[in-house]
Amino acid sequence: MSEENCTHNCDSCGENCPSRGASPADFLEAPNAMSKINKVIGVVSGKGGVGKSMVTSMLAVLLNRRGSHTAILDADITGPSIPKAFGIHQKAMGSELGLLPVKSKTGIDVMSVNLLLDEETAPVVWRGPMIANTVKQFWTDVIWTDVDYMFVDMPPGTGDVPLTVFQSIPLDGIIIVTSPQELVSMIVAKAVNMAKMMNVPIIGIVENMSYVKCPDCGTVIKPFGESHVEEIAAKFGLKVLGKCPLDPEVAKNCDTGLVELVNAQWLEGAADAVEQQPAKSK
Ligand SMILES: Nc1ncnc2c1ncn2[C@@H]1O[C@H](COP(=O)(O)OP(=O)(O)OP(=O)(O)O)[C@@H](O)[C@H]1O
Repeated sequence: MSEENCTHNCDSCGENCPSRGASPADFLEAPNAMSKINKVIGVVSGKGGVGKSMVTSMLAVLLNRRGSHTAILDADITGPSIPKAFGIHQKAMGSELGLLPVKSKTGIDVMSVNLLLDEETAPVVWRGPMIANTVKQFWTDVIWTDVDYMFVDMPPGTGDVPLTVFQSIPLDGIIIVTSPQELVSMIVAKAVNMAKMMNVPIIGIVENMSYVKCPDCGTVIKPFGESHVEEIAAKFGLKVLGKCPLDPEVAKNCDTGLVELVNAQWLEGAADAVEQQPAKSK
């Protein structure tokens, strides 16, 4: 079966292809020989626009503030928002040894397709296998130096590209980002099933855009209604790691390249969980 049509589920497929009998670990790619990466955390969401890139950026920022060297591999090839959030506009440089990530203002290493394109606004109209290969190359060809925590901003959804990313990069754990208006139960179920298939531990769930706090009186408003994230997390035996407010300051800073200025104390619990997550031996 062609890689494009592969469901990655040999139980429901009769094809006798090389994938049969292989375990998820068999597809893992080795990082660049000069890379040194301690822990790799994937940040996933069931659909686009729920704040996956914001959560990815904030976790890298919070752990960087705690003194760790953090990095972001932007695997969201068709919607790369990480360079914009950090205000990075220069291009990535490389040598015959590999490609070098670009450093943010506070020293976070970033690699994204937008750091390679001539024109930041050029759309990436590539087919799935090419997108997945680009992500693989961000792992195999980039020299990631002494990284304590790498965050992978995963492509949204549970389709072929995120699956290939799951298979190629040895993730130590994933964080699922949801928002209250999503069909949370179904989306979380899909992410849980994908993580199980790939043998990747789920660190927990972050709910974004949970509430708005009135800047005058402090009243908490729930624009998307009551959250059900606790019930859903309990159903799947997962932890709720944090609830992020819908905050115009966050939007402004993310959209103007100043994500490193956001306070984000609402994600400190998620940052603790990342620190506590055991690293697989690499
Ligand atoms: N808690 C928040 N408060 C205010 N604005 C937010 C918040 N979270 C995210 N946003 C804004 O919502 C938009 C989408 O967020 P983000 O890019 O992080 O989502 P995403 O899930 O990564 O989307 P995609 O998958 O399409 O890249 C951005 O403009 C971001 O600044």
